[in-house]
Amino acid sequence: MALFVVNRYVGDEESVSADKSQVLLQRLQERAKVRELQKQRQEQVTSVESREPDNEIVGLDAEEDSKREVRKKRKHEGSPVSESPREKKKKQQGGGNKGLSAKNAGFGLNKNIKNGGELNPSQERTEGTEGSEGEPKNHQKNANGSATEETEAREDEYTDCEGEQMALVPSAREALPPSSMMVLGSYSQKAVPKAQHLLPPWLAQPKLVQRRIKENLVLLQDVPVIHPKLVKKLQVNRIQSLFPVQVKVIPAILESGARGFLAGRGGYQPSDICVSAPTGSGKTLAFVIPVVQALLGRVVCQVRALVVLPTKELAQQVSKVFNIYTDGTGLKVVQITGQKSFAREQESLFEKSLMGFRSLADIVVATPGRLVDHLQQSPAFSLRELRFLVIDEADRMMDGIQQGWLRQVVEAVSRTEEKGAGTAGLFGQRAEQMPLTAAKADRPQIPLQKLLFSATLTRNPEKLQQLSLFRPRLFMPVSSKQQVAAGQEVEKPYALPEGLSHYYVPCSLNWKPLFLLHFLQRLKFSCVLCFTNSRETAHRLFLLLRAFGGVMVAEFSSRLSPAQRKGTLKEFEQGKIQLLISTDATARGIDIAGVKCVISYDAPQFIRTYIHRVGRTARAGKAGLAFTLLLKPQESRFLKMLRAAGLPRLERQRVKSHHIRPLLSRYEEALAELQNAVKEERTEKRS
Ligand SMILES: Nc1ncnc2c1ncn2[C@@H]1O[C@H](COP(=O)(O)OP(=O)(O)OP(=O)(O)O)[C@@H](O)[C@H]1O
Repeated sequence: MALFVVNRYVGDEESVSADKSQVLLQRLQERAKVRELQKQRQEQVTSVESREPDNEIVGLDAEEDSKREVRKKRKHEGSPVSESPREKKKKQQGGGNKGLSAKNAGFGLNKNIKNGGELNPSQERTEGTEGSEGEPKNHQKNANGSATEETEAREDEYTDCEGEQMALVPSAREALPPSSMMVLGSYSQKAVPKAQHLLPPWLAQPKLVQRRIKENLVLLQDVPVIHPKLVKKLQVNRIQSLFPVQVKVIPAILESGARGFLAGRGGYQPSDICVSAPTGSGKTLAFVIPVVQALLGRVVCQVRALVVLPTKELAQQVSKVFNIYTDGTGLKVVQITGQKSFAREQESLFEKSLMGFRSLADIVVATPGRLVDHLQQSPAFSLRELRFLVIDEADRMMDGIQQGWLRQVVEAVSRTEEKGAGTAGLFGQRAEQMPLTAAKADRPQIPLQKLLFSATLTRNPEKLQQLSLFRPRLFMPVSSKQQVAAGQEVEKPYALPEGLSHYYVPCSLNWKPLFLLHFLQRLKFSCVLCFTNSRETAHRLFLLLRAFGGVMVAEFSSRLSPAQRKGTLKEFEQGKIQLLISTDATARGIDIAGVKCVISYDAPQFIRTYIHRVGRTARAGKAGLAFTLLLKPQESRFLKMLRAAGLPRLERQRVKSHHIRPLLSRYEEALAELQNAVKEERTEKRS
């Protein structure tokens, strides 16, 4: 009889039961694994079958498409946290998308090989095992190592959407097998709603203007607000109907001056007006017509309208339009841009009379620098009666506001006494702009109205605040009536002209001039405007193409004197120059009817630059072409920039090497000539 527990026996029994339970646990685990694998395989098959037709890079495409779909759905639903039931289920299972996507990629790869993709084993291994982040680059290259168009395009899309993918693909932590341990201090994985911009109502709910010109023309006789004299002038200039922006903006400006130019509607201070409309949509006439009409009835010549533009060339262009519509009305337009000497500009602005100084200008068109010079050094130059301040290319002009031209204008407008000027105004000193009150009614003051125009007008309230706008009204472009109703396009900050077809051209540095020649020769353009990022590049390219011969080429940059630049633009307009190589000096506002194609030889750095460059063609509802030469490292950033601006995706245009080969021998000769020309220039400079 055993009085004590025999340890050996107990131990045996325990180990037997432990063994049994271990075996049982193992079996259960194996069964669970098998079940899990079956489920995953089933899911793979159904997802591939349902999403992918016979495609070459199935795995990647399927995954990309599904992500795009999810993204689209989310955007559509406007909910950053919405998930498909399958995604939810997968998350609950703890497997996460990461594992699945890796398998999908492997699947796609196998099929790719089956379809003839000659990938080497090391590639296969990498692609089969790497997670989704590494995949696209491995999938980019075909057997020759060159990226196909489709996959390259996808690469851009992929890399550009990295931020978005982060939100869609679970993080590494999420993809780990489920743990029974609770992680203290961890955060629940809730998507954070995107911060919404809070815009003031006038910016958030602008007046909408149709972007499409041709479909929305309005006959002149259907816009009764325009003075018959001006209607006649428009008709003489072969304008029978108005463009959408003119239909909306002309009445809006005229309405604010309906009681004569001395007071706004109902005697109130008129609202300032901001207009954002695509390049070539007719913004110039949208301010020229109402300003001229408002001043038609003036008795005394005073500066009542001041138009400020960033460059001399633009100022010349706008004065030309003002001259056409003021011709025969008695209104005088004066340009102050530094084109003439300071003294001659003063002579055209005012003259001395018995009563003091007398203004000779009703409308002044100026560049900011020269304007400030006159405000500081021409005491008889008075803005006390100013009624309209037009800021064309307003976003560009705002860049320069820090330089103080606007402050100086505002000071001049509310100046009490003109030093030496004998033009004592009828009205008192201007007070700060605010609604009319009974207390102020006995002392009327000329309302100053600001009119802002640009194809790329900012909606940044902070920037606009610099202009001290008074109860402003904003006009923005939209594409269709449905979008107007849905208020969709208002979110898009920029719009391109309807007739523009634009492409990007992948290119290497050495081939750029040849590509340019190719476009000129093959497409037979008679009027091509080519942009470079610096005047040095413009000059060298000009020398090279001149040496190449066969092309009527000229350059346009600050290397030339104002007179030379004026002459060059004239010759280009007359068709005497086939290719104009220019810096961004001609990117804004310049209106040359015959420009059929714009080539960005150097990629533009900013979206606004791109919009203005390509906007030199496809004007007034016509068709136009634009090509942007891009080096490989520039592609992704450039396409991302366009997408961020809400512009449609650019198509790629390839230039085949057999198109270039015939140009090569002559090109090499031209390069040698360029070297000599550059040397000669250097020695000339030194001597
Ligand atoms: N109603 C119209 N009918 C026919 N042509 C017009 C009309 N309005 C303007 N145009 C022409 O359209 C062209 C483009 O106009 P404008 O230069 O005013 O465009 P814009 O909007 O100021 O462009 P950008 O933003 O590039 O300065 C000009 O040649 C102009 O003469």
